[in-house]
Amino acid sequence: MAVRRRVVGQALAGLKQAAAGVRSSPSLGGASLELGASATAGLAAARASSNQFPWGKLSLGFAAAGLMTVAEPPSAGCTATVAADGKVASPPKGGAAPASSTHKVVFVLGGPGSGKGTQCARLVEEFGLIHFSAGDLLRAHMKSGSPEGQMVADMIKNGQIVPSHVTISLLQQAMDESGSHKFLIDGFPRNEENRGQFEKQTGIEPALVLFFDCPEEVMERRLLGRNEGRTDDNLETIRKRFKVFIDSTLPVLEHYEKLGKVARINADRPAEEIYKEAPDTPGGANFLRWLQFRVSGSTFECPSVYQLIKPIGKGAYGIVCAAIDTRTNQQVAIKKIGDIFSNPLDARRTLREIQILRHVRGHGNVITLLDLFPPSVGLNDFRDVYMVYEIMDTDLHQIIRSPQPLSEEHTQFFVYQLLRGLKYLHTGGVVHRDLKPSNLLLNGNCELRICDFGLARAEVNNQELMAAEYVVTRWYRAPELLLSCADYGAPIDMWSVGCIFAELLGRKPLFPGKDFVHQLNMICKVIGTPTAAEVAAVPSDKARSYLASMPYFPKGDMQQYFPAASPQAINLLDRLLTFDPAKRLTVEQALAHPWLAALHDPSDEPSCPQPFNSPEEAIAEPSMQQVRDGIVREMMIFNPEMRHVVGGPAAPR
Ligand SMILES: Nc1ncnc2c1ncn2[C@@H]1O[C@H](COP(=O)(O)OP(=O)(O)O)[C@@H](O)[C@H]1O
Ligand SMILES: O=c1ccn([C@@H]2O[C@H](COP(=O)(O)OP(=O)(O)O)[C@@H](O)[C@H]2O)c(=O)[nH]1
Repeated sequence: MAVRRRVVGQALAGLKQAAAGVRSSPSLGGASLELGASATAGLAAARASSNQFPWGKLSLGFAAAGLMTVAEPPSAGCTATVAADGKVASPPKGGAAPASSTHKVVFVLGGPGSGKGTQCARLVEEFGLIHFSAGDLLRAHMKSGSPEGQMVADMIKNGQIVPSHVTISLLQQAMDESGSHKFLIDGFPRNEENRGQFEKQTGIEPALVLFFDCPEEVMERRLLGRNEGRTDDNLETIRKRFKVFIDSTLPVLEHYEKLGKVARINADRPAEEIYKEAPDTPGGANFLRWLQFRVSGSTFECPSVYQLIKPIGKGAYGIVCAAIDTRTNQQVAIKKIGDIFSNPLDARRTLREIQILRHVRGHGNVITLLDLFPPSVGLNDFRDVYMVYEIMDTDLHQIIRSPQPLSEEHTQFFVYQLLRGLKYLHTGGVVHRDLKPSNLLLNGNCELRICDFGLARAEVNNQELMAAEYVVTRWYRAPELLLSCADYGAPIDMWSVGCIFAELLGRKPLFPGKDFVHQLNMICKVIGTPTAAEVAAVPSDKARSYLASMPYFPKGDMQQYFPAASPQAINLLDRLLTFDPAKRLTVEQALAHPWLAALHDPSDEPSCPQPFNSPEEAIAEPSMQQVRDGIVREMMIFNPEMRHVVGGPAAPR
């Protein structure tokens, strides 16, 4: 049946001719929505006219995580800068510099024998950086047999510094030929002149200077034991090299220290120990792990395994960027939730979303949370949270609003997938509570994933709190929620499914109420005033008397509202939009409805194996510290090595 569904998905996509030239995004490499040419063109036009998605061919979507788009030209979008002591450089003049176009350089300095080469070899292995040793380039050059090569050989033998233009042109050539943009340059600049010339000639300022600090006698012992046949590893030259280091190289370090760019590492320890420390040095080798960007005027930080592409969404909480996970080459959407502890509700909402997404991870109709991390300040001091999701192309709200014709098959496929995802949630004891078209993300094969679990809950919960916090879109709210009944459970999601289903059929919201009274009136006009028995079952006195005061509406004929829909579709809709939550179809009943027979396959509609529970949600009023600890715990589940990498001993405080 999974195969059958895939075929249906493909057939749906194939129902329309794909829009040539509009289907794929140039920078995201082929992501597209294959609902068809008219959707493509229509969406593009709609967004162009509303000044959204100004980056042209991406107009198909990328409303990741159900968010609004960033109405900002790409030139003001995403500018890569490097993290050095938490400072973010200002964007280069003249517009966007994509992450990959800016060279990032780390200088590695230290006396001869301090272990620069040894540490660089390991950093390169872990981070995939390109390592150049100025000394190695010079030694290769001296073998060229040219007069300049001979001069270099003589100078090295004497421990002298080779003229800047020779070393810099070797470095420049090596960088150009590498095709890379992130370099570790070891043993350079040797003096202030080297430094000034390099910055002038290449326009590159180092992001960071790693300084391996080691006592002279230790370095001397190491060099004498190095045994690599170097002409300068003899006591006489070693002493000269130390002097050159002190006289000429230390001023370079002083310069960079003033700029806050030096990470000083105690190198008089076993190599293994030094290596472990390097990445934890404040503002230090963290550079190797973190990149900072300016996105829409604020800082966006991520581990350097992610290559940012562009901003794709903006919401009340912050920004979403498309990125590539360079470990997998997978495109992802990274959402920054800024300053989450300034508002207790936001903090709880974030924790809840993370916990639920991790609990239901892996179901094909629920968005996958791939990663979770703090900014480079680490687990002890973070205020922002970054969530990495699989990237999707658009959402159902965008599709419904577009002129794309939607057949009953389309609607079936969307409703089926929504129910399939919802079955997993409900069997895991999770009620979404905020289902609406913009929270249903779609990709190019019409695959649907439920997102935005900020209001989702374990079914059994503190009712008062829920009522107080309930701020979701009114239009999809079940009557029992509107009437503040205590019985909030899975049926509220089923009501929302009915509303979404109707919106797919009618291409507009069925119950776009302006306020509570209007909302209830709209509902009753369509489904009829509740019966006396239904009213009697409403626990709240106030709600009962309000219902009793309402004018009487007979039950309308749903078919009238959706003349093109099949009788079976109407039957399912009727049974979802049922006033009494006890009589409303459950998710499993809805999946078994004849209208979905072509797609239904109980053996491929998994139930969640474990009920969801959250330690924080079990507490009526978790403190901010408890919520923070919960988020730290989740971050460490996604990144177990984090306690070593960021923030030092990162056990929850
Ligand atoms: N932390 C360390 N403890 C002991 N020996 C080391 C350490 N780091 C490097 N060495 C050894 O010292 C010598 C010099 O190290 P190297 O990395 O070549 O120094 P540099 O590149 O700074 O001149 C090498 O033989 C290396 O194996
Ligand atoms: O930018 C550089 C780097 C190296 N050297 C020369 O190359 C020698 C060896 O440098 P390397 O970094 O290979 O070894 P270290 O002296 O740090 O052990 C130095 O003494 C200098 O003579 C130089 O002139 N300019």
